[in-house]
Amino acid sequence: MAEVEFQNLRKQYPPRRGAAAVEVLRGIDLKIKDGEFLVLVGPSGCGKSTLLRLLAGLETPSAGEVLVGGRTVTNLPPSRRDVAMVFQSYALYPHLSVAQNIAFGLRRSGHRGWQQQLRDWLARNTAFVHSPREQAITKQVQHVAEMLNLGPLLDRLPKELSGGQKQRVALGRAIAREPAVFLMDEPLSNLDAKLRGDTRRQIVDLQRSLGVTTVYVTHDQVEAMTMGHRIAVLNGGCLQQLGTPMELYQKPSNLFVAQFIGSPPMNLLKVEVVSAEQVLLGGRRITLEPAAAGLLHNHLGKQLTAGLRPEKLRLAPATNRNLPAEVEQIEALGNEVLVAALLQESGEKVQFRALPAAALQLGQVIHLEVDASGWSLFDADGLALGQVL
Ligand SMILES: Nc1ncnc2c1ncn2[C@@H]1O[C@H](COP(=O)(O)OP(=O)(O)OP(=O)(O)O)[C@@H](O)[C@H]1O
Repeated sequence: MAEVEFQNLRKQYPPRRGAAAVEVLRGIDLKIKDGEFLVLVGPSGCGKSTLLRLLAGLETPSAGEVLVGGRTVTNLPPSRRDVAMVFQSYALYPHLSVAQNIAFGLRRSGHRGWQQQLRDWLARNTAFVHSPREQAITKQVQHVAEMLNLGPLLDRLPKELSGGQKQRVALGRAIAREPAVFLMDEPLSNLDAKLRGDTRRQIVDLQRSLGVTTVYVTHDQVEAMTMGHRIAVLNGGCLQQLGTPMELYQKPSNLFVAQFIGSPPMNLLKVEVVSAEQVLLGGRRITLEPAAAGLLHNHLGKQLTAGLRPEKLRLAPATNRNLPAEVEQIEALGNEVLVAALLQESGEKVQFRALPAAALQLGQVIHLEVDASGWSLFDADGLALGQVL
């Protein structure tokens, strides 16, 4: 187990065919605690995989340092970093059985003299000789197979496995090596929804019980919110925010994070600050909680962007306090419906959840009650003023 640290890490790819050089990572400073499960998220091309590959030793940085367990590994090859990577594509050896795939890293690790290598080869290739090393490997493979329910599949080849089984073998191969750090690059994205959910829970359970520092790249909101102790949000090669899933959900530090975390995303609405307690939203004066006063004070008369999670809006009777809106889209999710509506006053789009029993129709005019607690407020630069508690 180990702490991982990136110090002012930069990665630039050289220019190609007349195009300018691409700076993919622009100075990442990040400390991942020992035993922590860190999820890396961000839009496509923001540099997530590059950061993971720099940690694995598959790329070299243009500047900055990578530390694992307090040791600088920036210039060490992958085999000397004590990390194990699980890829989206599984990357299993097609000609090796499940057991041989799991054992692969164990057999490769360590420096062995020719006599030891000969004993290992004999042990693998004869039914009679079992070196202590080979016995230890067999035991470790069985232990990992038991953990991942792979016992009955140990003799199969990868082509004889389902996607979920292949992914478990890839996980098993990483676990068997008992590395200091697990690196996972979208390991579940080739699985169907049900299997994805099951495997997600299994990875979380394994990580919590093994306590191995894990860096996990994903596009998936549910994985990001449910798997990690903390989430790091990247955009354009820069770290936007690092925090627990709830911190990011409740207190996004800027508009990018506000829109990126949460599904459906946070509603972002223009408001005008009309007093130290009140803002004008969709033509209605809304009194924010007293804690907002300190934040609004410096912005009297100005426009801000208010961030309201979908649960801050709910269907309500037509009164002069509630916001009129026209239903634009309805998505039935079974136990609830996801509704998109346009505020009549400003034309801004909002999303909220309702019960199917509300029987909403497209084009229907509805009224929305706004919960004035727990808003995020962002200035003209898109930075959070602070959370209204
Ligand atoms: N070897 C390379 N040479 C040049 N550019 C590269 C190279 N590898 C990656 N890039 C570029 O670096 C940027 C970041 O790529 P990276 O794979 O890290 O993004 P990502 O956030 O993991 O994206 P995705 O979510 O789509 O996998 C992309 O614009 C990509 O085109």
